[in-house]
Amino acid sequence: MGSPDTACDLILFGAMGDLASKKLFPALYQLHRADLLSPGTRILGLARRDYTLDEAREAVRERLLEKLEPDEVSADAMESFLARVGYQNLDFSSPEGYKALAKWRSEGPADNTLILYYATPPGLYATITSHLADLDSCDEHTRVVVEKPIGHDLPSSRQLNDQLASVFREENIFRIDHYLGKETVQNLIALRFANNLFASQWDQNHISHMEITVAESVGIEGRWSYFDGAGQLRDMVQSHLLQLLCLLAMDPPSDLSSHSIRDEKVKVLKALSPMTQTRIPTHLVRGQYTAGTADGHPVPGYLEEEGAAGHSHTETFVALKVEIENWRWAGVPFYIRTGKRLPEKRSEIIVHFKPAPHYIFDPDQKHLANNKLIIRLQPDEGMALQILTKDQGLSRGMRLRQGPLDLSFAEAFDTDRIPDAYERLLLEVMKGNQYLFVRRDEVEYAWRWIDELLDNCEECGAHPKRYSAGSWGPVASIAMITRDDRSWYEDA
Ligand SMILES: NC(=O)C1=CN([C@@H]2O[C@H](COP(=O)(O)OP(=O)(O)OC[C@H]3O[C@@H](n4cnc5c(N)ncnc54)[C@H](OP(=O)(O)O)[C@@H]3O)[C@@H](O)[C@H]2O)C=CC1
Ligand SMILES: O=C1O[C@H](COP(=O)(O)O)[C@@H](O)[C@H](O)[C@H]1O
Repeated sequence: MGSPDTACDLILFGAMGDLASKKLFPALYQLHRADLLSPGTRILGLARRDYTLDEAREAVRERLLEKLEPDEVSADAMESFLARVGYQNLDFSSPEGYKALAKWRSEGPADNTLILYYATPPGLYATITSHLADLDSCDEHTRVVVEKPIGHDLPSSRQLNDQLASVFREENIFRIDHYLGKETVQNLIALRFANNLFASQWDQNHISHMEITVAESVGIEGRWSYFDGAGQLRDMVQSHLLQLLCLLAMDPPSDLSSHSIRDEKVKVLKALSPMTQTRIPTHLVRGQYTAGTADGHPVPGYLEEEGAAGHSHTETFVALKVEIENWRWAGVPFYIRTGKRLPEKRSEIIVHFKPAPHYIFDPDQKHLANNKLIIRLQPDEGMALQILTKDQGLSRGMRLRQGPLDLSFAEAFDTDRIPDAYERLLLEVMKGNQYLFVRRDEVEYAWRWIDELLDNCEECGAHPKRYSAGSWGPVASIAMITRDDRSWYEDA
């Protein structure tokens, strides 16, 4: 990955929370273990609880041991990693405590790059930013990392972005969309722009439609209070799914710089067909899970989840037919679906190529005659190109058979572990590279499209349709695609 040139002072707001425990500390430990943290890099954890430094380090150790594989833990690496970690208890809403940050800074090398990571409930971002504005050591070089959600809609995201802009420069604001840190998602750029085979076929002349499925088997995992105010459209589509769509649909950037890539993504967001009230009945299906099974065990419905208020029209599943109004994609629908409590965790993209212009084989095999590229984002990362060959054997004549040219990254590249998205993202923040982070205008165009969709949806008055946990969502999502004489890939 290449280590960052300069040492950093990383201040982690919310260091004892779920994200820090499950993702951030494990990612930092892995970077440390791989010698990718500069020797002078220091980490300061901040949270409410009144821990001494030893207690905080012990808490970090316990969380790391829960998360890491036994062969990833060595006493040396663990001790030297924990030696980098400091801790300060602080109530983020009280300006007094922030002086401790300046003190911690003054105890370390003066030229360490300051990185502030907001891993706190989003309601605290504004408070923290306003208190940081008064902090002496926060200057025009200070980087800030902000977790999603960036607002709840366009006005709130603008307000948050304005506030960040009043303290930090846009080139120092790193808005996380952790899907961009996934190796397989970055690979979309390599696949599309390093292989002329695909680059030359990537448009409405050669592609009939695409599918993006991001399925989760988990429910809302104890996050009812957050999720019920968001729903799958805000939680997953506004961010991860639209980012995937942008990477699939954007024009070739002139280079790999963050400006070039983000400029191209913004053009896609601006060209999305608005989800008007006339489109919604045929282009959108929302669902909410009822009791069913997950991994062979009975699980409650959304309305019976821990913390549920008993009544809600929040969607846990969405299927969408998205169209892009430009020359490259005119007439090519992108069918998108994402949901909780689906049968398995699976994220994949299917590119359906158009059939050859003149068909000469058995008429009863015509349905086979289009190539498909299956890009497996997770799990079993890799890709398969479905091609048509002659069926083997003397008795088979010129019968066709579809088979995959299959590339499993783990097998082909002898990869022992695929780095977690947060390892890549933290490393890029330390290097100051923004190409895997979301620019202000991207967030705001994405909200503009989602807001209009949600407003029109409310006008239409349709509530989410029920689906059993462990199924592939409401039957209406199947009807949405079969209406166009197509089917979701696993149903094919
Ligand atoms: N959890 C996840 O998997 C994901 C989370 N995110 C985002 O990351 C952010 C953090 O989420 P998550 O870790 O789940 O949240 P948690 O509620 O688990 O953790 C919040 C952390 O913030 C601290 N905190 C909260 N209020 C205060 C306060 N007033 N003063 C000082 N410390 C405070 C808590 O300290 P203490 O523990 O001492 O109370 C805790 O360490 C959110 O924006 C979320 O949307 C994004 C993607 C995935
Ligand atoms: O951002 C989020 O992502 C997770 C899914 O992430 P993955 O890396 O496990 O695919 C989702 O469960 C969560 O609701 C959402 O906030």
